[in-house]
Amino acid sequence: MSQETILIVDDVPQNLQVLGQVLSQEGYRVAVATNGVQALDVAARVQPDLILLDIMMPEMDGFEACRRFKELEDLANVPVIFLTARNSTEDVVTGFDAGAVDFISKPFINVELLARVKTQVRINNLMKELEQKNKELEEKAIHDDLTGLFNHGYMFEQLSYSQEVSRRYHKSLSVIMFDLDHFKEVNDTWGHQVGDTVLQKVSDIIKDTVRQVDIAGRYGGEEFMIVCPETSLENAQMLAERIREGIEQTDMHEKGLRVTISGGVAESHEDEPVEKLVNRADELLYKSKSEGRNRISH
Ligand SMILES: Nc1nc2c(ncn2[C@@H]2O[C@H](COP(=O)(O)OP(=O)(O)OP(=O)(O)O)[C@@H](O)[C@H]2O)c(=O)[nH]1
Repeated sequence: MSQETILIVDDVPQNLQVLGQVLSQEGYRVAVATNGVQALDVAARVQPDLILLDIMMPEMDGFEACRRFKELEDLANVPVIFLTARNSTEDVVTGFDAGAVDFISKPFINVELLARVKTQVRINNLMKELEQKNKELEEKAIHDDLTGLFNHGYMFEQLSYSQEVSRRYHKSLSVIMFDLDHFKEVNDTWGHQVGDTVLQKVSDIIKDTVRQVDIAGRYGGEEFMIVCPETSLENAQMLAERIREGIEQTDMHEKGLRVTISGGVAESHEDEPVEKLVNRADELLYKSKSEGRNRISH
């Protein structure tokens, strides 16, 4: 049995009753309204999967109600079928122009009405599924599978965008680069899977420490980047230090497996290309490595 909700809009109570019964028997949930204004109100509340709309009604006719549905973000994609005795070519064209997907003439034949309703409900469900899948794909395209952080491509995009914004509004912008210390040894000693767990735990610490406006990503294998909008070099250094300390103090797999990170922090200069900013942060990261690791340079 279907569980979709169908909103029927008609100013004649008897029509609502007959149609409601036909649809209920087929397993649809039914909501009703007796004019266009009420229909907008009920639709906003029940979020129907389909609307069966009469044309001639007091206060607001079906054409106008349909146009209004199409202007509302959460109702624009709900299919509207006109159910009406008015079926001149002019009416049909006006109805399709208003955004309807189909017309059913009154008096209607039950099986035909149900077939048309079922078809539109099925198309609507497929559209919703497609939209959801697209959303998931979009999310997947910008995230790193292992850690859930943003991926390299997205980080570069966001860095360029953040730099443009910071330039336009004369705000500071800082970048932090991190790299795990002696991570090859972790993999060699504990195995690649434990290595993966370490990357996940390090990412969790980063996520828990940054502010909502900061953008944190996995830049490469064991390299991470944080873009910090409206953040001075000193504040970004403090954030990097907090993350470094958090990682240093956390058991990564079982007691005894501790790791450290080295980092570099750079603040964006006017008119500096993003590549150069990243290079500066990277050079500072390697300075930290060469000076003994488990430290942040700026
Ligand atoms: N488990 C796991 N390891 C990875 C992943 N990506 C990169 N690595 C490992 O990270 C290690 C990086 O090694 P190196 O570049 O030699 O650096 P390091 O051992 O961390 O030494 P320093 O950076 O000099 O402190 C390599 O062993 C890679 O295999 C991953 O997704 N999972």
